[in-house]
Amino acid sequence: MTLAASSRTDFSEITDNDTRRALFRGAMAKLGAAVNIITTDGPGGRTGFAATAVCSVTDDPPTLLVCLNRSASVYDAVTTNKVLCVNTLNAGHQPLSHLFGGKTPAAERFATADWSVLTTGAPALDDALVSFDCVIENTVSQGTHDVLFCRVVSTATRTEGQALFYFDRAYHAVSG
Ligand SMILES: NC(=O)C1=CN([C@@H]2O[C@H](COP(=O)(O)OP(=O)(O)OC[C@H]3O[C@@H](n4cnc5c(N)ncnc54)[C@H](O)[C@@H]3O)[C@@H](O)[C@H]2O)C=CC1
Ligand SMILES: Cc1cc2nc3c(=O)[nH]c(=O)nc-3n(C[C@H](O)[C@H](O)[C@H](O)COP(=O)(O)O)c2cc1C
Repeated sequence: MTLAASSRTDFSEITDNDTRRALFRGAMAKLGAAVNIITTDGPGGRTGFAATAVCSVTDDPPTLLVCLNRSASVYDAVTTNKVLCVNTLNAGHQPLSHLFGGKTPAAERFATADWSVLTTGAPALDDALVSFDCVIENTVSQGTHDVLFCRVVSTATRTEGQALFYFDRAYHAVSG
């Protein structure tokens, strides 16, 4: 079987950082992912950000990882609070993703939705498909990002419905 038109890139031949980053991002745009709002609260304050770089690590102990850019405005709050809640968005949440993914002040990000608290105090989005309330147990720095290993201390599965998927630099609704 032959694949449709494709292009190959050998990263070892690319010496310019900006070019390499752009090529990597172009490739990553083909790796679709669920969209999540990651929230935190505590001594570092309440805030949150949109994230696709989230995945399951192990079920014993229940652990997921979140990749957080160290230059993000939320970085100090997340690392000070050491807790976060991963709220997986439904298809109607695209405006919320835009709010949490942009330059909007933290207080305004929370204004248009309803939030509860599960165990850690991090805000759980009331109509998320699922919320994972977590304690950050380990952190590994790689390049511009911190990989946060998060132990899940409670979950809330609230609704059925379509997922919000990010693929090819655009949002898509995905049915179960
Ligand atoms: N992992 C991350 O930090 C991500 C950050 N973003 C942010 O949202 C903005 C809009 O994203 P797109 O419209 O998809 O355009 P884009 O062309 O900047 O990104 C394409 C894809 O590359 C990956 N990516 C983007 N920035 C990255 C980063 N700094 N580190 C690792 N992977 C990254 C993501 O998979 C993204 O979907 C980006 O400029 C970026 O700042 C978006 C997705 C993931
Ligand atoms: C669809 C989408 C996915 C994103 N995924 C991530 C991610 O996984 N990790 C990350 O650090 N930033 C991610 N971002 C960017 C953050 O949401 C953004 O940098 C964050 O809101 C901080 O912005 P600020 O510095 O203006 O507060 C994503 C943005 C969008 C729109």
